[in-house]
Amino acid sequence: MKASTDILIVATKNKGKVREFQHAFAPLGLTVQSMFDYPDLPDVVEDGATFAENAFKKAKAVGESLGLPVLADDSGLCVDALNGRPGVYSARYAGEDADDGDNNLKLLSELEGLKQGEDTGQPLLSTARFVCALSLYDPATGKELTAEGTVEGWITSEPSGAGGFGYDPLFFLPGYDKTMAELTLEQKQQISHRGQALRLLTEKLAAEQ
Ligand SMILES: O=c1nc[nH]c2c1ncn2[C@H]1C[C@H](O)[C@@H](COP(=O)(O)OP(=O)(O)OP(=O)(O)O)O1
Ligand SMILES: [Mg+2]
Repeated sequence: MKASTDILIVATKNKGKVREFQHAFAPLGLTVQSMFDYPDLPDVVEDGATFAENAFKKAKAVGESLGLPVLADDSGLCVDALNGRPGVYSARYAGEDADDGDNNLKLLSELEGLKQGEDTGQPLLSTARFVCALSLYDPATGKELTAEGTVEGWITSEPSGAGGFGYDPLFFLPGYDKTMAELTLEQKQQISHRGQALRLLTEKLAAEQ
């Protein structure tokens, strides 16, 4: 049985995020718990204007409910040809109950609609970036630490790869000649918006000690 100090609670119901946080925190000896371990907590309405606002909302609501420090992640995809959409609406781009497959189809249809039927033969449809805001909130002190990370890439009309989650099969990284879904967990963590935000948050946490 692990002591409770070895547990980190992440306020998420996204299994892909849980996997990435588990991978990131296991070397530190931390076991990650998620909202799947606390199924009775009410959903937090993600109505902030920014990723950072939503991450803070999730961390604070869950942290206060549990009386324990909580980490939250709000993230999404900003596509230049769509003026930054879907942005904070990434999870519900194709509707409230949309899954990753629905959202990916919606993204491709929006981008292909922009080309008005013209076939350029180019699979790369638009530049885009993933953004991740992390918020670590401690209800005992009311203190919050935040960190943001981004990664630049292109939306490809040719989805590829079975790793990752969300929009990863459509997110092409020219420097690697691969989509995000073709990377291992380890590689994704080195490159991704979430990996960058996590490293920044860890630095901020260390500077506080
Ligand atoms: O690394 C990523 N690779 C691919 N797609 C990603 C990534 N990171 C975020 N995304 C997409 C998935 C979802 O459409 C939205 C996150 O929405 P977001 O509200 O932060 O997460 P969520 O609703 O899935 O889970 P929760 O709020 O419980 O943490 O951006
Ligand atoms: Mg969400």
